[in-house]
Amino acid sequence: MSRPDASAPRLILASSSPRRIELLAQIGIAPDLVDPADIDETPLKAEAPARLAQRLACSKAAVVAERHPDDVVLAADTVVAVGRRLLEKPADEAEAIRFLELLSGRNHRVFTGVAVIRSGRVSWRVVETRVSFKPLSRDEIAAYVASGEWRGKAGGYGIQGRAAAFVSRIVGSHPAVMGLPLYEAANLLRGSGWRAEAA
Ligand SMILES: Cc1cn([C@H]2C[C@H](O)[C@@H](COP(=O)(O)OP(=O)(O)OP(=O)(O)O)O2)c(=O)[nH]c1=O
Repeated sequence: MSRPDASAPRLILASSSPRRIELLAQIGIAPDLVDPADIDETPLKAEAPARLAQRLACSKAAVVAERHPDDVVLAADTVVAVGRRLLEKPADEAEAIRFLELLSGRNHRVFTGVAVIRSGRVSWRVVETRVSFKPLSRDEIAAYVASGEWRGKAGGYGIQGRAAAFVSRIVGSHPAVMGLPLYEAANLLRGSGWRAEAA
């Protein structure tokens, strides 16, 4: 796509998540470049989930901003918490089953951090969403895990797919659960001075 103002900063999406590209497209934003950050996502000892989502979103943005100092960098991180437990991306089917058993019939929280860096200035938000799952039978869990939709997703499910049928209630931001709070991302980009028209 040609850019009307070649001097305008480019938008770099610091993410390997296909969902984040789709979500940005939903609000008419196409990053000029996708350059994922490869950082250690291990939580610190006793780190609160909101703080973890913020720290990782800011770290991803910072790592990529070093490579693109003249551009605007957007990054995000999604963390799923059940009680005091953090559910990362399941390593295998057995772990995906364990996660779904934990989520079954109860509420959990999804925290998504989003960070924007422009000219060394970082701005960020963390959005908390409460999600309620209906009780899941063994068969439902087995069928879901067989679908493979759990792969690469925090908590082992994707609200945008078949798992939508498990969600009895959500309070917060649906796109944030999918990986990017669009309202907040748009505001941060606007606040940084980046304009979609320049893309
Ligand atoms: C809970 C949930 C998570 N997810 C996904 C969004 C994220 O891609 C992923 C959480 O992992 P993240 O570490 O936030 O992101 P990522 O590793 O996929 O990409 P990157 O670090 O390069 O930005 O889980 C869904 O797609 N749907 C859901 O309902």
